Amino acid sequence: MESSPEPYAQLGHHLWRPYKPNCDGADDHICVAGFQPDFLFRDYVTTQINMLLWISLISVTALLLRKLIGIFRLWAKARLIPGPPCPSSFYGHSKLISGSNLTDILSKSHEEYGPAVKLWLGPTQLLVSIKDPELIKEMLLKAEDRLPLTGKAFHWAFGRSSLFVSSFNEVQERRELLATDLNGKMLERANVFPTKVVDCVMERIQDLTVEANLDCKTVSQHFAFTLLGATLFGDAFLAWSKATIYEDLLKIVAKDACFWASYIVTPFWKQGFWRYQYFCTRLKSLTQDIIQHCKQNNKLFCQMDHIPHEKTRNRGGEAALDASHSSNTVVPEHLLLRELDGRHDAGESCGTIMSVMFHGYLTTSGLIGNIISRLAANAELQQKIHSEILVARRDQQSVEKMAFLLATVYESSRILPAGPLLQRCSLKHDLNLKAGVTIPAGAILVVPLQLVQMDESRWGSDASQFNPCRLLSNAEKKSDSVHLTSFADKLVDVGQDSYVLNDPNKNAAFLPFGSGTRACLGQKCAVLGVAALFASLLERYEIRLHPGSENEPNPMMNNYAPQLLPGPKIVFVKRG
Ligand code: HEM
Repeated sequence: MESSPEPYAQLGHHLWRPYKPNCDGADDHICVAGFQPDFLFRDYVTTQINMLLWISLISVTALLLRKLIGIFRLWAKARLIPGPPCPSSFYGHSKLISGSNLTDILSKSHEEYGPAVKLWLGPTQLLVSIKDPELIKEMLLKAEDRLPLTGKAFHWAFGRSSLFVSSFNEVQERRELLATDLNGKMLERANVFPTKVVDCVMERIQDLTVEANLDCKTVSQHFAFTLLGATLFGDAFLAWSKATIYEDLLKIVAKDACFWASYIVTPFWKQGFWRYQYFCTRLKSLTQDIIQHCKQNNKLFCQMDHIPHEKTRNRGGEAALDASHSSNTVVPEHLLLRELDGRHDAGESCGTIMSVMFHGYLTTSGLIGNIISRLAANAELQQKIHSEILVARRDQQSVEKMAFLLATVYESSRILPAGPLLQRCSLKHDLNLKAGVTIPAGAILVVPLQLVQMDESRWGSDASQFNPCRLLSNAEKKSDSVHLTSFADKLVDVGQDSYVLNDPNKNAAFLPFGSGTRACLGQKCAVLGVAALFASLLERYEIRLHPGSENEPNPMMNNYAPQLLPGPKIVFVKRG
């Protein structure tokens, strides 16, 4: 009787045959050539896939567990920091914050809960605000990284090589290089160029005045842009035909940078984003243009041919400093060319320059705008500074000797900080501060600048008033601070004696330029440059409020985008 075919033969799938270890005869070739290896292979693949699935399951579970432990840790540690109770456990305080001014909320919280307070921005996002100046100094020294959001805004606008990225390790070397530049050649220029800057801007302003009245914001933006450009790029910048387009592009990018950076993933699908990218690309190509322009026009750059490139690249700031001490080597004195020299991708190398232009433009225009409006509203102060300038010119002294003018610059930066908050993130490690406060890893740290810089316990009962005299003391009796009487009295008082400037940086509550590891590198350059600019301007012009503008508010920084709000209308009257 014929034996019935095996089920696998009927199916025609020899792969389904069971393994026969002792098979012989006709079946042999099946065992060896097809059946056994196929089965083994399939079995092997199944086992491998199962293994992979198990591994991924275990990894994902471990990852989730780690996250969960991290969140519990954050909650446990955050419990020790005081703060207002959460209105919602899911949204935390974020809804409350989005509806009103963060500084106001922090002000109330600090009043009630002390110098360090916490706010939950969601179940996993903790914000810690610090108001005590000593704690702030310590925190800003220890926490090195800036918030990723700011870094992202700069990254998307100017590329990877921006100086304002989150990680300190990534920018440490470039910070050192820039510091060498800013304290060397550029500081000299900040003292020398302002007369030309004033001429250049006044010429432009005269054209603009024909069309419209000038507000503080427009004027200060022109001054800041021209001052910064001349300081970074030298004479060539003042004659550069594309400067106006460059300034317009900077304004557009400033307006949109934070908005686009707030997207978690790059918003490729948004038309506006591509327009924004187009402006950033144009800004980059114009930056390359001005660099080329500088190279051709400025003798300064001839020296760069002799730079020991590798040495400079590998050792960064150290090499720059060493070179400056060696008589045989030429100092690589300009950041711009060092940037172009050190990298192969010239487009990317513009990042540092653009980010410095961008940051310097926004911050310096805020400062200049505030000074202009204060001077326009205060004829006595202006007169006092004018007299000081005349004396300094007669005695051939630099702006560093103009105590009254410098006090005005510093006091303006105290009253109107460039932004409402300094921010850091402690990222991977807990931050233990001396006062016994522990800030858990992953928390966002902020310093509410307006609260610290207008704290009456640090600045006196007139802390919210503009009063440059608070930074002056009698030259003979150094300890006798001027800020004991009213501002008008002080001006009369100051007129009779000679006064010196007390370094505001010695007050821990003076933070317009930040502090610690990521402090502003441009402070000295900006303060001296702006002071020199006003010395040239006030020597030749008087600043007045436009009739009818007396009650318009002083310029303010927009809290939602890094921008200055218009401020009062002003006129410049040429001195006889
Ligand atoms: C009135 C003018 C300026 C103000 C008020 C200002 C303010 C600031 C502030 C608040 C910070 C952050 C500090 C911190 O987080 O601790 C900063 C950082 C910085 N500023 Fe300025 N700045 C001004 C002008 C300039 C200029 C003119 C330059 C360069 C030419 C410059 C270069 C920098 C750099 C390189 C950083 C540090 C970036 C980093 O490491 O994250 N600043 N500035």
